[in-house]
Amino acid sequence: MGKLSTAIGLMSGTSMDGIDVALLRTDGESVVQRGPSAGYAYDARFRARLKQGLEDAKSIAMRVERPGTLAQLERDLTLRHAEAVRTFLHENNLLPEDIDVIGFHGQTVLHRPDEGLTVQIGDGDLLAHETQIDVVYDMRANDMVHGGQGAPLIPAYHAALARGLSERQEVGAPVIFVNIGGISNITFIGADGRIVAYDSGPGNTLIDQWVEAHAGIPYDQGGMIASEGAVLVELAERYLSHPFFTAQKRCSLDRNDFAPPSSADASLEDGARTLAYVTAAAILRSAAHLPEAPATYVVCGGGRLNPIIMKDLTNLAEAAHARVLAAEALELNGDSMEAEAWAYLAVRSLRGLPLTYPGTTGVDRPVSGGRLASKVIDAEAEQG
Ligand SMILES: Nc1ncnc2c1ncn2[C@@H]1O[C@H](COP(=O)(O)OP(=O)(O)OP(=O)(O)O)[C@@H](O)[C@H]1O
Ligand SMILES: CC(=O)N[C@H]1[C@@H]2OC[C@@H](O2)[C@@H](O)[C@@H]1O[C@H](C)C(=O)O
Repeated sequence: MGKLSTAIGLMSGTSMDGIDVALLRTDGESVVQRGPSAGYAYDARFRARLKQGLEDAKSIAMRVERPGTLAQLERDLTLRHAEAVRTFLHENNLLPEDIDVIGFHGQTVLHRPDEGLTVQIGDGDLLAHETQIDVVYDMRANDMVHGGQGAPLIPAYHAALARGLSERQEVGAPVIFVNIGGISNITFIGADGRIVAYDSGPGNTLIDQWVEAHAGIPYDQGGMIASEGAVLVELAERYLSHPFFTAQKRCSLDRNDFAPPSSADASLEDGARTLAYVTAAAILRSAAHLPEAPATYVVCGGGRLNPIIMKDLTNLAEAAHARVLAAEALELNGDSMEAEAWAYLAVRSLRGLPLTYPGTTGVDRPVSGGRLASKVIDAEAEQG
């Protein structure tokens, strides 16, 4: 085993619900220790600013551009991450010098893989300065430079976790990790360790947008609204017949690639129920492109907390002779897994190890990535 690092991962995902923070001890290969972790929710006003940021980002042609509100938003987002780190350290009796590196995802405001354009706002230098911890950030860009989709990046971490599950009887091979966030993505780990991964469709984002527009709430907690509704088959098929599911090439998704239904399409309840079904069925449709049918689905991300999605996914997977397990059934943490992944990837970045592979993003060869913002250089610059 190589030298162990203690890393903090920070994730602000496509759901834009808050900042997930996780601590990880790793040598960039094995995961030696996971946790603690925490989530710090955004208030409604900041969520609204992030949504405006997505609108402003639509005019970006070069990834360094920050039109409209984006420059100020980037600064405020970074300061919120710094505050999250300080709170996390305090809550866990840790000091900045206990942490070797932070892996900082930032917020994706635009993702157009066909144009080789992906933009995550988040100022690594400012975060390093504020926290006095080295920061690795902007981890998607180098993948795109080398022909990759720039996403998903979590598969390298899923593969590391899967190595620790191989002894467990309930985990039949091949296994896939399913991350149901705003968008869903899947990682297949073959019996020989082969990794195949890609975005699998809309996750919670359609449900979130639907209930926000029609009930004024950010998400359908516990699937309560969906549980009162019925699946509208025609509406579901409209989503599931999208060319994304049948295309030759697997593509990564932007949050806006799928739009919520219009109010004429469904009642609040039927809309929520139908979109929950679409979330589950999209995973199965995309899984049909895997090299082998999975035997075990390990589910992480906020969507696993919606019992309607989980019931539909379980029914569909069982019909394909597979088993669905929430991450917690395997003593994993389905809420902090992405933040853990960003900690893991930061350590890999520092060691020059690949973050992505031809099988995960379509990149032309395994490549590393990320930019390092050093607290030391920052402090020296201040003195000078
Ligand atoms: N108790 C719950 N009941 C139902 N849905 C929930 C619950 N908790 C979270 N969710 C859903 O999960 C979403 C957040 O999931 P998660 O944090 O995994 O997304 P993300 O990391 O922002 O997205 P991505 O993985 O696409 O970047 C919420 O927006 C909500 O839709
Ligand atoms: C461009 C971007 O931010 N994509 C996210 C998004 O959210 C889920 C899915 O789409 C995945 O591709 C990715 O995040 C995960 C954490 C990843 O890169 O692995």
